[in-house]
Amino acid sequence: MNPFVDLPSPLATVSPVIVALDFHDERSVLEFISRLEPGSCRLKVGKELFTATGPHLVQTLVARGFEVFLDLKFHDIPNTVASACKVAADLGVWMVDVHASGGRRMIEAAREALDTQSARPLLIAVTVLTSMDASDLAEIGLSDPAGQVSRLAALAQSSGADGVVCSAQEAPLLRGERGPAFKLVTPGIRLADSAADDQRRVMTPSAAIAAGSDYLVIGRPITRADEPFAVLQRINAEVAQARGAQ
Ligand SMILES: O=c1ccn([C@@H]2O[C@H](COP(=O)(O)O)[C@@H](O)[C@H]2O)c(=O)[nH]1
Repeated sequence: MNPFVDLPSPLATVSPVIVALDFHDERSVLEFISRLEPGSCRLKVGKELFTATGPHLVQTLVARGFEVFLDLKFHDIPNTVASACKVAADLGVWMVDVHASGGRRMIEAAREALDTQSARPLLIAVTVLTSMDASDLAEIGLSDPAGQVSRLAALAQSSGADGVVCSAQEAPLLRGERGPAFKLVTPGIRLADSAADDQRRVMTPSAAIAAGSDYLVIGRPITRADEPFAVLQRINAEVAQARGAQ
């Protein structure tokens, strides 16, 4: 049972869950998605899968009806990032991302390049990786995660980004500061009984929805589970209930 099918609005039929396809071969991905329907989740292609399989698989996922987040976290000089975003948009993806710390001119160049596309993907800027905590930030000369996330999100919004990647722990702060339309994409989602792995700023799916996340990026708790589709179903039910309670 998928709680996100048979809802009145076409947009409401898609779960806020984005499954991180952190696999290293095409066969595993095709096998995995053969058991999914596009209404039950979106898909994320990151560095591991893209490096292993390239743009062709991204196009296959798009052709099968999935909304795809191409998570390559571009971070380079403005011209290079703008060109990369344009090529990514040509693949038909729904969302692309850049590092907010690449600065205003880089983000603006990415947005300008995407604005030339007929179907523009959402442009999202990564603030502070969810694997980092205050001690990691201290080692690179920065202070508390929330302050840094807040500064980078302000920069991202005023430079033309549609939203940011942050931890759900920062969602209430950013929702207040950046308004209701700014997209909050939150990895570091863990079920109450799952291991945090290398993630540091974590939250459960229902708490993340209650905190104001728009999209929950979830990898290992689903893809490495003994019953991945049962876990996805459980998460979808949990977030549908959390949304209903809002
Ligand atoms: O701050 C960030 C930005 C991106 N990610 C990506 O999300 C998934 C999370 O996977 P899990 O297995 O659920 O930890 C992964 O692809 C990361 O590259 C992130 O975790 N944090």
